[in-house]
Amino acid sequence: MRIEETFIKDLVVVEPTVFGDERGYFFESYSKVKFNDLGINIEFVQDNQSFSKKGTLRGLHYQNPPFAQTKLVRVLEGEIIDVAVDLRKDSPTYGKAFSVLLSAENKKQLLVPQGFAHGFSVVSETASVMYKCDQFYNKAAEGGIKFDDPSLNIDWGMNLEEAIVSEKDQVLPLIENCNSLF
Ligand SMILES: Cc1cn([C@H]2C[C@H](O)[C@@H](COP(=O)(O)OP(=O)(O)O[C@H]3O[C@@H](C)C(=O)[C@@H](O)[C@H]3O)O2)c(=O)[nH]c1=O
Repeated sequence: MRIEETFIKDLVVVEPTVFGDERGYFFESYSKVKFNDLGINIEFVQDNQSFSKKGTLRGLHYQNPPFAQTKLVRVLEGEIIDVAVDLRKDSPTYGKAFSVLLSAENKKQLLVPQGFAHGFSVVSETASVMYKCDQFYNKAAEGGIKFDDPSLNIDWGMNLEEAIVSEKDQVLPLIENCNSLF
């Protein structure tokens, strides 16, 4: 298992060690001990899974403190462009977005810390996405940012006019008007 740093502090890509043989492959998608050895000490309490069709865009979402969530995101089937936006007001990369292709094939995981908004677009025919969270879902603490906020300039890898987006996500505010408390 190894960690790839990104240009945003604390936002890392985790690459598991994959053991292949004639049957297929095996890897540890999460190990508390191995994550601890890499300096990541997180108590995950909820696992989520979603399935989406090509062209779906979910996000950008966060939960405000004291219900903020760290998310460890991976793809079980298909390919997504996974995006995290730094919302930490005292961060030198506040308002910057990082994107990475996560797929069932590359088995990469994005560790999205508390203080970030998260979203993804589906670039394969379908995608099953699973993510661990270190805080429970709390509807009242939910916040979001509009995926096409021009100040974020995110390349979602698709024509946004045709994106499949929930009603809730279509009316999210721009980052400058969002209610984030980080
Ligand atoms: C996120 C969540 C939703 N739900 C319910 C609420 C709603 O009825 C239904 C669908 O919720 P949403 O439309 O918010 O699902 P979705 O748009 O997939 O929301 C998710 O998007 C990605 C990008 C994230 O980062 C997640 O944290 C989460 O916000 O599921 C839960 O019961 N528990 C949860 O943890």
